[in-house]
Amino acid sequence: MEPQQNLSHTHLFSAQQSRQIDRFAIQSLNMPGILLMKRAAWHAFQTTQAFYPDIRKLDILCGTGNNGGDGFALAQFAQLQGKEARIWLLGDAQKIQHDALTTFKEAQALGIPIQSISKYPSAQTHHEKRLIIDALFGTGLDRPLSAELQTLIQAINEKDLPVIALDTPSGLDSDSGRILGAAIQAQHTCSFITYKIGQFTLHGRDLCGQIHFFDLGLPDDAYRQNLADSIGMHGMRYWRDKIPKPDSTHHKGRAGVDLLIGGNSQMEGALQIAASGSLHCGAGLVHIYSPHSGYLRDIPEIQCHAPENSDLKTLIAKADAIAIGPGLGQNDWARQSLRELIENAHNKTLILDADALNLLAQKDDSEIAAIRKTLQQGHNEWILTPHPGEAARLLNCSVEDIQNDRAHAIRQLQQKYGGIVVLKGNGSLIFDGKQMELCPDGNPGMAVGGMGDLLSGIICALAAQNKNPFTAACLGVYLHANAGDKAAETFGLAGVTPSRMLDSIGKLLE
Ligand SMILES: NC(=O)C1=CN([C@@H]2O[C@H](COP(=O)(O)OP(=O)(O)OC[C@H]3O[C@@H](n4cnc5c(N)ncnc54)[C@H](O)[C@@H]3O)[C@@H](O)[C@H]2O)[C@@H](O)CC1
Ligand SMILES: Nc1ncnc2c1ncn2[C@@H]1O[C@H](COP(=O)(O)OP(=O)(O)O)[C@@H](O)[C@H]1O
Ligand SMILES: [K+]
Repeated sequence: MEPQQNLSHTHLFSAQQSRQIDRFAIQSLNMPGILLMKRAAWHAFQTTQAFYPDIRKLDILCGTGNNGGDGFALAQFAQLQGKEARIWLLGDAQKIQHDALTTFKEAQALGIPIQSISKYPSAQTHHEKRLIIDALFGTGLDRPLSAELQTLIQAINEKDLPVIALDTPSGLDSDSGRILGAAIQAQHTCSFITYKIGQFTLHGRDLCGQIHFFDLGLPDDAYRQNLADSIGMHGMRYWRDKIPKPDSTHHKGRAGVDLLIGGNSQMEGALQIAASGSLHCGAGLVHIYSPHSGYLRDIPEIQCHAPENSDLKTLIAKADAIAIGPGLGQNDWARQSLRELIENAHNKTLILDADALNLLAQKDDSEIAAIRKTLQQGHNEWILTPHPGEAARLLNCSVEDIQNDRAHAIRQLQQKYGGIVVLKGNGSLIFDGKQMELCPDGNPGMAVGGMGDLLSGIICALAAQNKNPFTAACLGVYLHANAGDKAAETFGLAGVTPSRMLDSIGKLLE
């Protein structure tokens, strides 16, 4: 996706930040809360009309908070446009307050039927064409759902009717993408004021369906104060525009020299994929250092070096960026190569992936501190690219701990290891200690061996060509994900392979 470049469209916010932005708009920018609620409801109603114009009957499931308030307001727009709207209320009407109470009373005054949601699962026949509006919980969801509520949500999902969720599907943790017991499965989600982090990570993308964003007319000023801890989602074009285009005087000496280290016994393919990734990203020269480098002769553009007749130090000195890990293994040669790289790199960007990360995970805190110091003294930067399994090893925790709060996990990784961290997986994150970016692109077809090796090669080539390693990491992640999406369009999810992604990378870079 290519979001527009104003702050609300290019950043993700937590539930708490969303509330602060909302409050700032109401209190400091004098935008009445009721106006925002009505705008939210109007946009959501327009969405029902854009996607389900023929459905006349709307079941609007409302909680007693402001998310429910959006639902009560939507019910009015629907009724006034000749639809049959019914409100199903979760909780005690006495608890409804402020703006939500206003829209509740207005809905009552219009004669819209309001019933308790406890009657909903058995309420109507399965044959009726109806649209469900989920206005149970939004950003106010702050604890797991009770067993009773979980049963209710399961019963709603089992109805198999189309659902439009307001702000976020109820039951989805809008900070982490976790399911808090059970969650509404929506076809569309109308996200108001902010894109939420949880909509783009873990279960978020599947539960939200298509996301439609409405800033409700808030200006950039409302977002600026909360930018410090927000997560960027700038889109591929933004990062691509940061790198200079090659002019007519371009030559291979200026296109970056890459060195890729790995390809140990039975894992030669991993290094081959990484090297192909570098080549297709415009690398000037690609060197590989591998104990089994002979197999790469069928890629004539690559210069192959074997330990018995090449000096790693000399190769390191020639390279602009060095990736270590694809097919590296963990034998003595692998350990020795990683050590030599750390000790001999000067002014380089190093990319550590796969077994290089697993070797790093075996170090204790004082060894890690010593490695970081050596790298710093040599003016190097490193980019670590763990998948959740490698991240768990690096932090000595479970994969579940990583996935349950990926933004927190990447902060911990960066704090422990420094440099730039790329936490791969659905909604890959990139963090350098200051800026965090999330790439919403990519697809489950990319869960296939070799995909991470391709990413290492791509980032290595971009880091060799560009001075800014954070830009290289972000652009690399976006290019990789978009090449994956292109392959999925052409070959289907099951047909996505790293080799099939190579041909689209060059075009995506333009
Ligand atoms: N001006 C505003 O404040 C605006 C608010 N908006 C809407 O307001 C929503 C946020 O409203 P609220 O802060 O009232 O929060 P919600 O409406 O999401 O829910 C709050 C209520 O749910 C309860 N709750 C939380 N977790 C629960 C659980 N597991 N089981 C049972 N009850 C639980 C809370 O105690 C609270 O009473 C947004 O998501 C958005 O839809 C929009 O209308 C835009 C404008
Ligand atoms: N479900 C998914 N959605 C989006 N991207 C994915 C998904 N599964 C895998 N990927 C991407 O594919 C790559 C897989 O990397 P990795 O697990 O290291 O693969 P390997 O070790 O086999 O090379 C990562 O960049 C990851 O973000
Ligand atoms: K909702």
